[in-house]
Amino acid sequence: MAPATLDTWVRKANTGAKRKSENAHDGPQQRPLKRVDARSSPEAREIFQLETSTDDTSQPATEHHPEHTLKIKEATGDIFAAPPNTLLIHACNCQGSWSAGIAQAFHNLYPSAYTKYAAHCKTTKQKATLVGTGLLIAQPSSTKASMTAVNTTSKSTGIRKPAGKVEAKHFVGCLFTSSRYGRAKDTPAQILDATGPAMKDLLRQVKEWNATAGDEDKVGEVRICQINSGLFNVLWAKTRAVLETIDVDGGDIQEITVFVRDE
Ligand SMILES: Nc1ncnc2c1ncn2[C@@H]1O[C@H](COP(=O)(O)OP(=O)(O)OC[C@H]2O[C@H](OP(=O)(O)O)[C@H](O)[C@@H]2O)[C@@H](O)[C@H]1O
Repeated sequence: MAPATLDTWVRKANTGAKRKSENAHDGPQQRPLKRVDARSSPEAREIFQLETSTDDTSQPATEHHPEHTLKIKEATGDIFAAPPNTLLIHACNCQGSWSAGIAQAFHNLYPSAYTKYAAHCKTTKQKATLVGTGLLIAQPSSTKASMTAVNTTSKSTGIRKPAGKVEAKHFVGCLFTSSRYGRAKDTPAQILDATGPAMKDLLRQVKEWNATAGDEDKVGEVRICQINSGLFNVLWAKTRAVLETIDVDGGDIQEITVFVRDE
């Protein structure tokens, strides 16, 4: 029998995965089987090493191994009870809708940010081109009052409202991880594929913003909810794994904090 090569091994594995996925009567919530990566198992890795090994040790490595990847800390509590200049990140659809889940809370607390997000979606004719991008929204320039404004939750309705008409001086970060929402949302695999590029794009915008902003207007701490894990129906552990591979070498933001609600 001819020895297995990496190519034949991967082809066989992927054909099997495709067949399995075609036969399965996947419900709408089931994730499509992931295609096999050339180095995803000990067997494939061994073949890969054999095929790529060379006597010429002077060859430079072609893969980029970032020295620093994004760190994720965890906290429990209210993501919105944040100091001024905090960047609050959530996942968005590309249709201009913040009408459910944490997006609705963003809508209530930061109506001017919602207007900018909706305008951004509206002016982009091909909504799908937004997938995998980010949008940094800076709150209107602060006054002393808005710097100290604390957002409150109504005891009777549970709906969060900004203190008075003043929006807290927070940045809002949108990650466009799915083109649509509801039943038409993208698959978990597509959402995960879009998450890394969207976060990178947002971090690039933060760097650009900070380069010209005065000290009192720079992005401070960065908070994120367990994006994609609610209405978008993707396991948080998978999203987290994607975020943790992001290269932050040379970036302004090295770490973010994921906030989980205190039930
Ligand atoms: N008030 C609140 N305070 C604190 N944490 C809250 C919260 N409400 C929910 N969470 C948590 O926040 C995480 C993300 O859960 P979400 O379901 O929100 O978002 P997602 O990222 O899966 O999906 C995005 C789509 O949801 C929206 O809906 P619409 O399109 O408007 O219909 C968007 O616009 C997108 O399209 C989960 O850990 C929830 O426990």
